[in-house]
Formats: sequence, structure tokens, C-alpha cells
Amino acid sequence: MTKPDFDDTFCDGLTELLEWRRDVRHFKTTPLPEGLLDNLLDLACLAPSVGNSQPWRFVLVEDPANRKAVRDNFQEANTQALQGYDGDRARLYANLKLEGIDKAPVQLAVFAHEATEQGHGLGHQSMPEMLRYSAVLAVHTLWLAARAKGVGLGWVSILDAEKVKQSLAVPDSWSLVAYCCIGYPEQEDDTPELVKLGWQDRQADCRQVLKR
Ligand SMILES: Cc1cc2c(cc1C)N(C[C@H](O)[C@H](O)[C@H](O)COP(=O)(O)O)c1[nH]c(=O)[nH]c(=O)c1N2
Repeated sequence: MTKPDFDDTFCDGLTELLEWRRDVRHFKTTPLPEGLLDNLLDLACLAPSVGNSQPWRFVLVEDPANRKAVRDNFQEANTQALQGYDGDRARLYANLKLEGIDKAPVQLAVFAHEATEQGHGLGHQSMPEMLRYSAVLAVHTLWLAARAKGVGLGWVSILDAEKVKQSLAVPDSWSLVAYCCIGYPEQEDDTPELVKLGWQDRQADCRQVLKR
């Protein structure tokens, strides 16, 4: 491959991509064009991984019964989560939409294969969580690649992960990292929904670095 030249125009575009990547919960039902999901997954697989283990495992959730199981799972976990809040915070939480499982045309569960032999154990023997972190990076790469094509992704984690594993009949050695709702967003924004709805502002001092 010819070495690319990441010129200023590219860098400005990359900045905009990072600024305009959103967690999407409101989707159009329009399906993705043929081949686009495969293309996005190919790009996700370019993510870095501990020992080059590439431990991400993708499950495309298409069966309506499985989608319903995940939706029911979310509703139960979300009801429990709500009980952890009181007063105004509880009222605010109850009004948040925290998943797009109802409409997203593509639903993708991402797992980390915790027993993979790929990578020969390099880099995660003392820190086993590195395999899960590697799968997280695949999700983030997918998130950005999707946004670059105008496709939104919403990460759902308000779930009982073990029940998701059972519903989708995946191997025991896989752990759930993300349940991704994917599709065209109803609207685009440069501000996170949780900021707009008053749940959590962006930190003013997010660049604060301790020096030791
Ligand atoms: C690990 C992890 C897990 C979740 C999320 C993100 C990440 C990184 N986010 C999305 C999260 O709320 C969102 O990223 C922030 O609010 C910031 O908004 P933008 O992603 O910048 O739009 C998320 N959102 C949601 O509505 N339901 C969820 O269960 C989760 N879970």
C-alpha cells in the first residue's frame, strides 16, 4: 500500500468525525445498503488488540425472538437501575431513552473471547481484562467508521450480561462487551444527548493531567 498523506484537510475531517460521533438511541428503520455492515466490520477489525489477539467476536442478532429477549433483559435491568435513584434524578432517569433496540435495523452483540490462544497470552497474563479492552477498541473503531458513513451506533450496557449470553447461545468463554444498535440516526448532533437532557455535562477540566 502507498503511504498515505494525512494532510490538513484530512485532519480537520477527523476532528469533525470525533466531534460528531454520537451515541444514538433514535433510529430510522431504513436498512443499511448491502455490504456496508461487512465493510464496517472489516474496519473494526483494524483495531489494536493485546498481543494482536483480535479477541472480538461479533453476533448479528436478527431473530425477532432474540431481539425481544434482549429488549426484555434491558427493561428488567433498567427498572432495577431506576431504583438506585431518588427524587429529581430518578424522574430524569425514568425519562431517558437508553437504547434503540425497538427500531435499530442492525443489532450486533460484541463479545471478548477470554480463552483465545491468538496472541499467545502476550500482554494479558497479569491483566486479563486487556482482552475485553481490546474488544472495546473494536467497538470504538466501528463507531467511528460507521459515523463516517452517516451510520449511527448506540451502545447498550444496561443488561444482565449472563442472560444475553444464554439468549444468544454463545460459548462460555465469551464475555459480553457491548450490545450495539446500528442504523441511520433520526437526527445528527454535535452534543451528547445526556448533556442536552441535563443528566451529565462534559467536564470542563477533562484534560487535567496529574504529574508525579
Ligand atoms: C461502555 C459504554 C457503555 C454505554 C455507553 C457508552 C459506553 C462507552 N452509552 C453511551 C454514553 O451514554 C455516551 O457515550 C455518553 O453519554 C456521551 O455521549 P456521546 O457518545 O458523545 O454521544 C450508553 N448509552 C445508553 O443510552 N445506554 C447504555 O446502556 C450505554 N452504555
